[in-house]
Amino acid sequence: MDKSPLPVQNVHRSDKNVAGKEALVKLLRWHFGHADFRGKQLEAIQAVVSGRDCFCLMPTGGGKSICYQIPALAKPGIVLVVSPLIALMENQVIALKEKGIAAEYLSSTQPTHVRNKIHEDLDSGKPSVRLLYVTPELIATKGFMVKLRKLHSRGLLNLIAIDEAHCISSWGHDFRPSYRQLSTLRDSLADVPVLALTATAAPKVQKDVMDSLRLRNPLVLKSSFNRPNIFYEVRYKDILENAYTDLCNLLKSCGNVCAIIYCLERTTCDDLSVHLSSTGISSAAYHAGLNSKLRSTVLDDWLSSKKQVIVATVAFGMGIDKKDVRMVCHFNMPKSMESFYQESGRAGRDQLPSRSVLYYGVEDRKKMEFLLRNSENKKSPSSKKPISDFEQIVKYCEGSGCRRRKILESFGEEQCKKTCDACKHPNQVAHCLEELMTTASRRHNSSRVFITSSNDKNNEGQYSEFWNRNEDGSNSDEEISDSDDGAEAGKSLTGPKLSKKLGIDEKLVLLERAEEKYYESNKQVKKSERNAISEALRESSKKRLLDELTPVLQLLPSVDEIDSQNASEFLENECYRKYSKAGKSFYYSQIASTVRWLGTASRDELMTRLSPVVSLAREEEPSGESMLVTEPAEKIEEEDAKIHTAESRVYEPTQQLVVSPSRSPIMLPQIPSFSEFVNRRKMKHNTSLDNSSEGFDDKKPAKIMKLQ
Ligand SMILES: Nc1ncnc2c1ncn2[C@@H]1O[C@H](COP(=O)(O)OP(=O)(O)OP(=O)(O)O)[C@@H](O)[C@H]1O
Ligand SMILES: [Mg+2]
Repeated sequence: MDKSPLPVQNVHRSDKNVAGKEALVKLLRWHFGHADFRGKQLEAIQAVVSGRDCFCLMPTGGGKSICYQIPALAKPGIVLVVSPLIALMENQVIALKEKGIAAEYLSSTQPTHVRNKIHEDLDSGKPSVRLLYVTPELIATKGFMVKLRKLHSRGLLNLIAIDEAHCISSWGHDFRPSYRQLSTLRDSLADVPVLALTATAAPKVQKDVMDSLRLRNPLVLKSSFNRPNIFYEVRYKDILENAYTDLCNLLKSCGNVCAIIYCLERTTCDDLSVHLSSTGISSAAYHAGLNSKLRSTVLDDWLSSKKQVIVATVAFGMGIDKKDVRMVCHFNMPKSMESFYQESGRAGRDQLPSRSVLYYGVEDRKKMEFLLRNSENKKSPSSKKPISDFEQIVKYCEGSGCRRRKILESFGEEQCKKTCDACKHPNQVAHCLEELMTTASRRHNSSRVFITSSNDKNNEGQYSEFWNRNEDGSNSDEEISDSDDGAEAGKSLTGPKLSKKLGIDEKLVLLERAEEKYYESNKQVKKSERNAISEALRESSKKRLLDELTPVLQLLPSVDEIDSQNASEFLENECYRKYSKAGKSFYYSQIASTVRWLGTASRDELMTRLSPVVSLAREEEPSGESMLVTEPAEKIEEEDAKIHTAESRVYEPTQQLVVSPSRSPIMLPQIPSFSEFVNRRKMKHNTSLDNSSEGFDDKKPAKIMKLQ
C-alpha cells in the first residue's frame, strides 16, 4: 500500500533552486526510516534535484541508491534508473514496493501483460510510477527512446540515474558493451540531469565514465573507500593442511553467520558446497550453470537466511543488498583489486564488524595468470592491463604490509593525505632516521633506536613474516592489533628501511642493538595483558607445530628417534624462550617461521635442530628437570643473555652447526621467502612421492635441499 506522500512544495524550493535539507531528511525518515543522511548522500541529492549532473563515488554498501530514490520522491515525475542486472532491479523494486513507493522495472523476463500495464501508465499523461528501472539494452531501442522523449516533453522525466556506472568503461572490471550506448542519452535528452553512481575508484574509470556520459559540469562527490568495519585477512593454501577443512573450521568458529564464498569455477562451487553441507554447514552453490528456477530458489533461501552460506562464482552479488553478510571468502583469487574490493565489500553493509578472507594459492595464481594472458591475447596483444591489475592483488597477498593500505592505495586514496612528515617528506624523514641510527649506534648509549619503515616496497619479503594469522586459541580479532607492542617492535626490527650504504654485517649489528634496546626498555615497562603470551596461544602453537611435524616425520627416513610430541613442545619452548619478553607478535612470527622451516627442512637439519630431544630419547631416562618443561621467564633471561648473540643472527645457509649432546646454541635457519618456501615444499613433496612409489631405501642419504 502506498504511503501518503509528503507535500512536494516543502521539498523543492524553486526560489533557490536547491532542495531544503530538512524536507529531504523528512522524506528519508518517512519512507526509509533512516535517521539522517550518510556521507555525501545529501549533497548528491541536492545537486540532482536542482538540475545539476553529479558523479557519485561511494564505497560498496555506502548507500548510493538513496541518492536517486529520494529525488524520485522529492518532485512529481519519474526517475529513470539504469541498472545492469535484472535480479538487481527486481530486488530494489520489491524493496521499494514494500515501503509503499511506486517503482517498476521493465525487462523481457516479465510477462507481456505486466509490461503492457507499465507502458500504459507511462503513456497516461499522469504516471503513478516514480522510479522506473530499465536495462541499458532497453535504452538502446528506438521505441523506448521515443517514449522517454515523450515523457520529457511533458516535463515528467526528472533524473536519469546510471547505477554501477563503471560498467560503461572498458577499464572497469565489469565492462558491459551495452552501457556504451548510454552516451546517446545526452543527445536525446539534453537537459535532464544525469547521476552516475559507482563504487569503482580507479581514476581512469572515473574519467571514462564522466566523458562517456558527457556529464556537464558535474558535481563530483567522492567518499573514502575505507571500509573500517571489515577485517581483512589472507590465508595461504600452500601452508594449510587442507584448505577445505580450514574453511569449514573458520565458518564454524564464526557461528551461524551469513557468508558468501567466491570460487573461480562452477565445479569448485559445487564441490565446496557439498563438502560444507557434509560437515553440517547449511550452504548452496550458485552459478550460471544452474537453471534460473534453481538459482532464484537458492538466492531466496540465502536472502531469507534459510541457507547460511552461498558458494558462488563472481556472477553472484552485484547490487545484492543483504545487510548482515558477516564474511566474504575468496576461495580462489579475484582477478583485480577492483573486483576484490567490490566482492569483499558485500560484507558488513550494516556497518557491523565483518571479515574478508582470501585464500591465496600459488596454483590459483598461475591459473589466473594463464586465463588473463589468454584473454589479453584474444583482445589486444598490446594491452597488459588485466595482468597489471592482477599483480596488485598478488602483492596484496604476498606482501607483508598493511592490507587496508594496499587496497586504498590501489584506488589512489591516501589514508593520511600527507598530514604528517613521514607521508609528506618521506625521503627527508628516512634520511634523518638513517642519521639517527648511525649516530646512536656509534655512541652505544641511545635509549631506543628502532628502524622504522613507512613503506614495504623495499626489500619486501626479506624479513617478512605472516602477521595475519590469528594463532591464538581465543580466536579474538583483537589479538592482532596494530598497537601491539610486539608488533611495533617487530615492524621496527624487521623493517626494511636500513641504509643501503650499510653492509649486511653492519645491518645485523644494528638489528641486534635495536633488539637489545627493545628488550632493555621493555624491562621497565610492565607488560600489558594484551601483549602477554597466553597459555591458550602456547597450546595452539604446539598443536600447529605438531600438525606440521607429524607428516614430515612420516615422510623422512631414519627419524624414529624423534618423538613428534616432544619435538613440537621443544620447538614451541624454543620460540617462547626467545620471544616471551618481546611479546606476542614476535612469538607468532617465530612460530610461523618454524612451521615453514619444518616444511622444507632435510633430515639432517631436523636432527641437528632437534638434537636435545633426540639425545634425551637416547638416554631413555631423562634425569632431573626435563628440558621441555616451560621455564620461568627470569631463568630464561639469564640463558638468553648467553645465547642472545648467536640467536639473533641470520645464518648463512653454508654455516655448519656444532652440536653438543646437551643444550646447544640454537641456530635458526634463514627464513625462506614465500615463493622459495612453496617451491621447496612442492619439490620435497614430489621427491617423497617418488621415493615412496619406488620403495624407499632407508640407507640412502636424505636428499638435502639447500636454502637458496
Ligand atoms: N542514510 C542512511 N542511513 C542508514 N542506512 C542507510 C542509509 N542510506 C542507505 N542505507 C542502507 O545502506 C545499505 C546499502 O545501501 P545501498 O544498497 O544503496 O548501497 P550501495 O552504495 O548501492 O552499495 P553497492 O555498491 O554494493 O550497490 C542499505 O541497506 C540501505 O538501507
Ligand atoms: Mg547499489
